[in-house]
Amino acid sequence: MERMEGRLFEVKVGKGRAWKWLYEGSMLLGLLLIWVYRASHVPEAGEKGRWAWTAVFAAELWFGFYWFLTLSVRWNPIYRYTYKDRLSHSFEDELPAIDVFICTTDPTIEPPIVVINTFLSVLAYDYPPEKLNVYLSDDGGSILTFYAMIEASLFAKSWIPFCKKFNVMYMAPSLFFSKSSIPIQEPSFSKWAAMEKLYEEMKSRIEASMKLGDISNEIKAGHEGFTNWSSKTSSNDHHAIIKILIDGRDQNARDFEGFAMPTIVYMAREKHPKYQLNFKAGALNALLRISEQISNGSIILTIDCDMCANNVESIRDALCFFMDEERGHEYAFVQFPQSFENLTKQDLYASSFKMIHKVYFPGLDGLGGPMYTGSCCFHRRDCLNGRKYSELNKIELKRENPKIQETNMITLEERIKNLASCSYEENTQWGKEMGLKYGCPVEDVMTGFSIKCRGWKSAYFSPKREPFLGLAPTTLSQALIQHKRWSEGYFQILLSKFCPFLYGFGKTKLGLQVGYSICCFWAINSIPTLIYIFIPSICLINGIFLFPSVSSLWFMPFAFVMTFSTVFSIWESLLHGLTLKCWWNDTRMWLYKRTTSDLFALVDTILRLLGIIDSTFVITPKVADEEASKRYEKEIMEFGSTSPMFTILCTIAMLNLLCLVGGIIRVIINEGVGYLDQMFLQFLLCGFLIIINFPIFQASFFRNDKGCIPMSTTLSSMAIVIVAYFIPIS
Ligand SMILES: O=c1ccn([C@@H]2O[C@H](COP(=O)(O)OP(=O)(O)O[C@H]3O[C@H](CO)[C@@H](O)[C@H](O)[C@H]3O)[C@@H](O)[C@H]2O)c(=O)[nH]1
Ligand SMILES: [Mn+2]
Repeated sequence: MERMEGRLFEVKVGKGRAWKWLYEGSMLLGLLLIWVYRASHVPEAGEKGRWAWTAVFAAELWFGFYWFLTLSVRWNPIYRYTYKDRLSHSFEDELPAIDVFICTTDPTIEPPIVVINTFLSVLAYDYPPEKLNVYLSDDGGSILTFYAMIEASLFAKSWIPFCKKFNVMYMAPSLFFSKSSIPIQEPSFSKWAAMEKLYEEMKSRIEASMKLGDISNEIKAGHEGFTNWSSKTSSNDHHAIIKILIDGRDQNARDFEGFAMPTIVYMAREKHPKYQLNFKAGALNALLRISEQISNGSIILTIDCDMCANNVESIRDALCFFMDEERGHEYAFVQFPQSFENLTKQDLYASSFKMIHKVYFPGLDGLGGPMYTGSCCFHRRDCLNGRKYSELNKIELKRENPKIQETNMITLEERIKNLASCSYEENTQWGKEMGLKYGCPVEDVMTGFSIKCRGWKSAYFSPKREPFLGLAPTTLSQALIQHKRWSEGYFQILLSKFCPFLYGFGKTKLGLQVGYSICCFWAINSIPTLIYIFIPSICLINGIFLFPSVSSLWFMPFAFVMTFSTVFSIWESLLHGLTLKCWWNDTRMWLYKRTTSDLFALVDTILRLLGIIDSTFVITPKVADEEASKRYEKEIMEFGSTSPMFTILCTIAMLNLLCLVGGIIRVIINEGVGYLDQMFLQFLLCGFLIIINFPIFQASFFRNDKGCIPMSTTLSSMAIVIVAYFIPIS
């Protein structure tokens, strides 16, 4: 076919840069003035408040430094556009095979019905089925998940042609039936209704098996794959299970309209209590090996089990980068944004990550490429396998040679089982030079960065229609624990040989190193933030002034920085389609994450380095109990259990309340209005911390549902506050 002139993608530079730099420049000036004020007004030795002054100064120095790091991603945001028509025109016959990797771990917190919705969604991509291969890694080794996959593979035979026929946009059946309205006219009406019935029936069979906790003998007799499970099989002790549920090359594997089917593979790698199997990174590496033997797709899409594909064009979008004749050979991966279907209107737990998608990623892309964030990312197989970039070595995507030798699937399954065994990776480069890197809770980011250090580029592509829809945490503790895992992972990267500045030195641009390092400092941010939250308030009741009085000229830089940074962040949120309330919730979560997740990440990382604790991967649950879900929908913050994180949050709220009341009493009884003038900023800070913590007061004193703050947490934080109050402060 004749090739059309022109590139397959285009890059545009963000607008309005001059204004932004004017703003950032004036912030710098403000910050410098604040530092000058601090340095020139340090209380003399022996004077009241010297220690507090020093601590606050240190915090402000840190904030300035951190703000400076964040400038890197504001430098040059870029936005990408693809030309899929050109791709089809020039390359339709040469499209490469795609292997999709889905990971799941535990059927109770990642219900099989969620997993198969993700699975079914990727089958509905607008892509030749014979070139599409879908692999599920089940780290739970669960017969229930396996059964659901069998059901879903059968259902797919109706679902795929249905999607094509009706141009279905919501590719996951659960989303499709909940979000689209059924056509009123025949014959579409009955076809939809029949499809919905088929889905509901499958769902209830899967849910019945979940309730039972097992599969009936009758069903077991229907598929030989079930013989892999016995009464002794448990999630952390079983042999490797590989089942090719549908072999796409088999002429008899057809959907109900007679079209070819994608290849579908189930894998549960071997588990043994003696082996530490490196969580998701280990699962992906096993998939890399076995898929190479089955379909050997040259492009790999990795997604989590709750991340449904939601845009039929995503594969083609990604290929526009990989197959571009001029630049395509430079790209190792294309990261798409991860959006969520279960967010509340005002995004109570700030899970939309909108600002990260709209600001941080385009910024990183402008610096040389975004990070790989584990899900929703297309990779070149070679790059994941450890290949170095070389200008001379243009990789031909179209040439792929599946390593299949057997025609009998059962012999093939048996032959490749050892690739998914516990001991296979011993004394190999897997997890080091090959595949996803081991030893870090954000294996994805570390792997992505090392790919970049091997000379590759990456792209961030955010199309109009959300490309993926996942499930965000629905309780406060889930959100905080998830953030803690990330914060811990990033901090670990900073302290490891993969530290962006060390590992990237000489291999990537400084701007990109700085851009990547922003998250690596999250854990450290907790300390200055806690200083700023506790010290000014404690000083307020103890009569120690930490800020200039309103009547002083030095007040100006503080007022300027506080006002303008707030106005700017509100403006930016509104610009990207968030509401004012979303911004407020976002600010609260920012505060909560910094004071709990980031702090715990810091402490745990240090303990791990000292060998006191082991690595873990706390999985984010994809289900919540019914009452908690109702509260989530009503945007009522969920506490419900005792946790050291909640104690910290509660203590912050109570302490600030006490300090504000104490401060006001001082104004009224002892000091008069002059105190207000001198303490204005401390009053302001304290007041802000009380208002933003409103949900905590409500959950401690005015709620009695199951999601409120347990009495013991309220009492213990009050006790801490009272002790703090009586500590003599000078
Ligand atoms: O031993 C494990 C642990 C986890 N997983 C899978 O990893 C995925 C991510 O786990 P989840 O608990 O959902 O974590 P999230 O915080 O939502 O995941 C984000 O952060 C992770 C890194 O911390 C990345 O790997 C993910 O892609 C990214 O979406 C899920 O599909 C799990 O089934 C495994 O396969 N094996
Ligand atoms: Mn997840």
